[in-house]
Amino acid sequence: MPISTTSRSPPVLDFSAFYGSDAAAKQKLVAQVRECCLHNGFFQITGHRIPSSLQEKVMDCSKRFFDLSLDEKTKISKANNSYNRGYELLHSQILEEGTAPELKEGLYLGEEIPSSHPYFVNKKLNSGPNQWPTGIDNLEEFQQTTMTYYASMFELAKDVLAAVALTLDLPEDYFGSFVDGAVAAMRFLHYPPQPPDSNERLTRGVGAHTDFGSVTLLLQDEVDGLQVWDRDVEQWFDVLPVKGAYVVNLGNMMQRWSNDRYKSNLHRVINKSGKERYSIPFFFNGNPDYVIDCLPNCAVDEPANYPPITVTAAILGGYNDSYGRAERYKQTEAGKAATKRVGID
Ligand SMILES: O=C(O)CCC(=O)C(=O)O
Ligand SMILES: [Fe+2]
Repeated sequence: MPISTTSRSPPVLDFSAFYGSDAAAKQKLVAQVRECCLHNGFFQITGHRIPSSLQEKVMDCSKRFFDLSLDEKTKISKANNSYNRGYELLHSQILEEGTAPELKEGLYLGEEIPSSHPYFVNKKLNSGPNQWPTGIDNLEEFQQTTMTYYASMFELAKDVLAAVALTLDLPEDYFGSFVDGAVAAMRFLHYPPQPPDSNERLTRGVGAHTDFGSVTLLLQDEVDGLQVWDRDVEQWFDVLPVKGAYVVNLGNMMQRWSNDRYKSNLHRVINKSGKERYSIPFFFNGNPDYVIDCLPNCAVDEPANYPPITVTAAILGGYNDSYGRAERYKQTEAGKAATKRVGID
């Protein structure tokens, strides 16, 4: 059954056909993925290979981390290093111009890259050792679960990219040299419920934004809050959590790479549920030195819209914009009042 392009929530696709031996089923899956990439770059997948027991364990790690005292969490502040690992306080980012700093806290994680590794020595994108919360119970289990989950997500992202390659009539391993030596960023995110007196127009868990990388794979808990912008009817639509599924979306790098054929779509989070919300996005950035240049079959009748750019330059451009906005906001009178009212800076 074809997916309706007017469908308002990202369709749930059974990804198991990617791994199966039924060529027709795989072709059908690829066609569905293609349609989503062309429409708004969002879909959800079940039938992947991440065990639900691992998903539950990693969510549990995330909740245990955020339950620590602020003092324990700030010991491993992201400000301790320049490679994006560690704890980020509430109100650190503004992705949407004109809104208040975001109501979320996060733990930024990635592949464990020791200080002897050439990526660390040469200051490659987001590369270095993780910061671990030494005050957490059962630290060894926390580290092991987190890194096992990271490795499994890396494999899943590779498979999703292979499916995307097939949608463009490229070989399944087309993205091989992009994936080799790739860096990815994983975040444990916690969205406290919005305070009842908060200005709903301004308060965001995450403001409207597009992601910067190639693909993002998001695990949500059972609390809703994620919304995707629908250009056709100019409205936000909820992405209601589907147990065990990943929300997949294409980032700006993929839109640029595909010469704007595939879409990197606006999304945001507003946690109006009254409950704590947890999610774990996995951003696949790619090999830092890889050069993003218009994909084959994407500039057939039209010229390429963009010059080539390295993965590093593409990702860093996006970060600088959003953090600069948060700092500038906090210097304004409105910003000072808003951050003081909620009591945390
Ligand atoms: O937490 C979510 O549901 C989405 C988070 C997100 O869009 C992001 O971190 O880029
Ligand atoms: Fe996002």
